[in-house]
Amino acid sequence: MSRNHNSLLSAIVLAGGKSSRMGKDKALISIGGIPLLQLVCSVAAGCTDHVYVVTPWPERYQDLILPNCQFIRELPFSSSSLHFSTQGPMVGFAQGLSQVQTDWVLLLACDLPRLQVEILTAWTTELNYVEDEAIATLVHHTKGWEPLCGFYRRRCLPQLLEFINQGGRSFQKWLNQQPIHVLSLRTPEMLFNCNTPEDLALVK
Ligand SMILES: Nc1nc2c(ncn2[C@@H]2O[C@H](COP(=O)(O)OP(=O)(O)OP(=O)(O)O)[C@@H](O)[C@H]2O)c(=O)[nH]1
Ligand SMILES: [Mg+2]
Repeated sequence: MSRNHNSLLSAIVLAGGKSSRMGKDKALISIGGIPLLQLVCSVAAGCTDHVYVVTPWPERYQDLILPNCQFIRELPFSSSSLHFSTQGPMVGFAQGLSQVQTDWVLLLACDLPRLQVEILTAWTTELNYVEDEAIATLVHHTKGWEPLCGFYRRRCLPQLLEFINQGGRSFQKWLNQQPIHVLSLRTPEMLFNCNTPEDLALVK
């Protein structure tokens, strides 16, 4: 089992949310002098050479230092959503997933300031042992699955698109219909999600 994880794994970082609770684009907020999106992308780049940032507005991030990261410009999903509004993380993920070439994808939100690359890379070494039927390997907590810091098999794309085409936008609802491998996490603070100015004050 000495498969090279780089050929097995890509990463998708989502940076297309409205940041309405924060009041300004979370991806560009600096923590310790480093914009959040840059921080998350550097963690992703520690796990794989193939990092994609899915966003409707790549030009907004062109001055960030994102070595080896490629932008995927998110497009309106259907004629009914042609007005300029974001479509939610699930649609962004589906568009990113349709571009990747590897069996597994690490999906990350851009608002996770406490990610630990050591934990993510340890998880990547477990991917070879995940049961075939599982479409994802994720942490489970009291509120349900943690969809935006975990691994998905590329082959889940058809099921994901079917769910979206039927109007589904909830990761929890989709994941509850699927076989998922549970990841254990001894340091749940790694998943701290920075959504509001109050959250930000806790990290700074
Ligand atoms: N590409 C893409 N990413 C999205 C979209 N909506 C949310 N995200 C990302 O998904 C992650 C989680 O987003 P949330 O924190 O739930 O929401 P948000 O829209 O950014 O912020 P709120 O408006 O405060 O809910 C973040 O990395 C967002 O940038 C979208 O439509 N497209
Ligand atoms: Mg969030």
